[in-house]
Amino acid sequence: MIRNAELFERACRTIPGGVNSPVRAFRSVGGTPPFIERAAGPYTWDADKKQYIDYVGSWGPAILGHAHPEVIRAVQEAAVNGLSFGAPTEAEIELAEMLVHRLPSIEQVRLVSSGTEATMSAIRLARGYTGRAKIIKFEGCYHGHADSLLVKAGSGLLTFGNPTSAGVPPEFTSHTLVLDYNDIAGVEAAFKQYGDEIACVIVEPVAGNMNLVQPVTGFLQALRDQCTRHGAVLIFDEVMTGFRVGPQGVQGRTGIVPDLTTLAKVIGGGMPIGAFGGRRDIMAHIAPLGGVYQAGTLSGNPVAVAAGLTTLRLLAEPGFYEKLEAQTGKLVQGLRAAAASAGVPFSADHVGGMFGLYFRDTVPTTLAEVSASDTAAFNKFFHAALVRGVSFAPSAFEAGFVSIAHDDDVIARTVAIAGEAFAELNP
Ligand SMILES: NCC(=O)CCC(=O)O
Repeated sequence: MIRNAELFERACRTIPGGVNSPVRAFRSVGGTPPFIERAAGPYTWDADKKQYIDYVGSWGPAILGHAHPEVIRAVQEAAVNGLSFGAPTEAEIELAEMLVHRLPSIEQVRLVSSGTEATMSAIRLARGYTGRAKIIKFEGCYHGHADSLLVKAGSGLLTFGNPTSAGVPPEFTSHTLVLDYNDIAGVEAAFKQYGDEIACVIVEPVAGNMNLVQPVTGFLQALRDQCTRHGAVLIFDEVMTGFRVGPQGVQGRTGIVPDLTTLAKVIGGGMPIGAFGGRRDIMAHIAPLGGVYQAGTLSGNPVAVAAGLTTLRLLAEPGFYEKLEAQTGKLVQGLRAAAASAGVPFSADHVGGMFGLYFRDTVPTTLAEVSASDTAAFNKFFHAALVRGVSFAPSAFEAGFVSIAHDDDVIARTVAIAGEAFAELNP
C-alpha cells in the first residue's frame, strides 16, 4: 500500500477528500482507497500492482467486465473521427432507436451526460408537463445530486450520515415530499392529501443506494395506480437497474410501465452518458418542441455513444442475462454459506447482476432494517476481503455488481476469501 498511500496523501492536497466523488473515499469504512491503474474483466489493479476481484464495476457500468475488447475498439474507432461535434450524428439516432426498441415504455428519448442530468431533466419535464410543483421521492433512494433530490437521500449521503445536503436552500426542496420506501399506505395518504399538486413520483424500482432493497409486492403497482388516478408522472429511475437486472430493467421484470425512465451507467459502457425518455406526448414538451428547457454541449457524445451501442449489442446475445443472474446467484449463495459456517449473522439478496450483503439475519425491506444491520461487522469484513484481494463497495449502504466476466472460478475464489473474512469476525 506504499504507492497508494502516497497518492492518497498527494490527492488530498489538491482534491477535496482526495476523490472526485465522495463514495470513493472510504470515509465510512476507513483506510486508504486503492488508486486504480488499470482494469480488465473481473479485475482491477492498484498503484501497488495488487490485483482485486472487483464487485464495484465502476458502480454499475462494467457489466461486460472491464475493458471489454470490443468496447475498447469501438471507442478507439470513434475517437479518431473527432471527440465532440455539438451537432447531430447518425450514431446517436442508432442508440436512441435501440433504447426505444428495447424498452417498450420509451417512445422518445434524449441523451445527456450523466444519471444526475437524466433525473433532474425528467423531473423538470414532469413539472412542465403537469404544471404542478410537488414531487414524491423515497427516503434512502438516490437520484443523483440535483438540489431538489438531495433530501433524505441514499448513497454517500446516507453512508456519511448527512442524508440531506447542506447548500440547498429549504425553499428549493419545499416541494419535495419524502416517503418511506415500500410503504404503500404512505403513498396513498400523500396522494389523498396532495393529489392534484403532485407532478411526479420518482423511484428506484429496485433500490440500490441503501444497500439493495427490493420493492414489496404491490408497491410499484400502487405507485402506478396513484399516478394514473391523479394525473401524475411515474418516473422509474433505472440509472442503476437499466440493462443491469434484465434486458428491460425492472419494468421488464415486473410488467409495470412507467411514464418516464432515466438511464445511465450500463448504456454508456463506462463512458459518461445518461438518457431520459418515455411517453411521446410528455417528451413533446421538451425544447425545441416545447417550453421545458434542457440542453448539453456533450449530449450524445460520439465516443460515449459508440461505447454504449457496442455494449448494448453485446448484452443482446442469447443467454446473457440468464448467465449474469446465475453467476450473481452463485456468489450470493456462496457468501451465505460461508457466513453460516463462520457463525456470522448475515443475509444476502440479488436481482439480475446486482446484489446486497446485509450483516443481519434476514433480507431487509425497509431502510430502517438496513440501518439496523451491523455496520461495524460490515466494515471489518470489507477490509478483511480487500486485503485478500476482493473489492466490495466500500459502504454498507450500496449495492454490488457482478459482470459476465465473473466466471465460476472467480466466484469460487471470492467465496473462499469471504470465508476467511467472515472467520475474522468470529475468531
Ligand atoms: N451508489 C452510488 C452510485 O451509484 C454513484 C457513484 C458515485 O456517487 O460516485
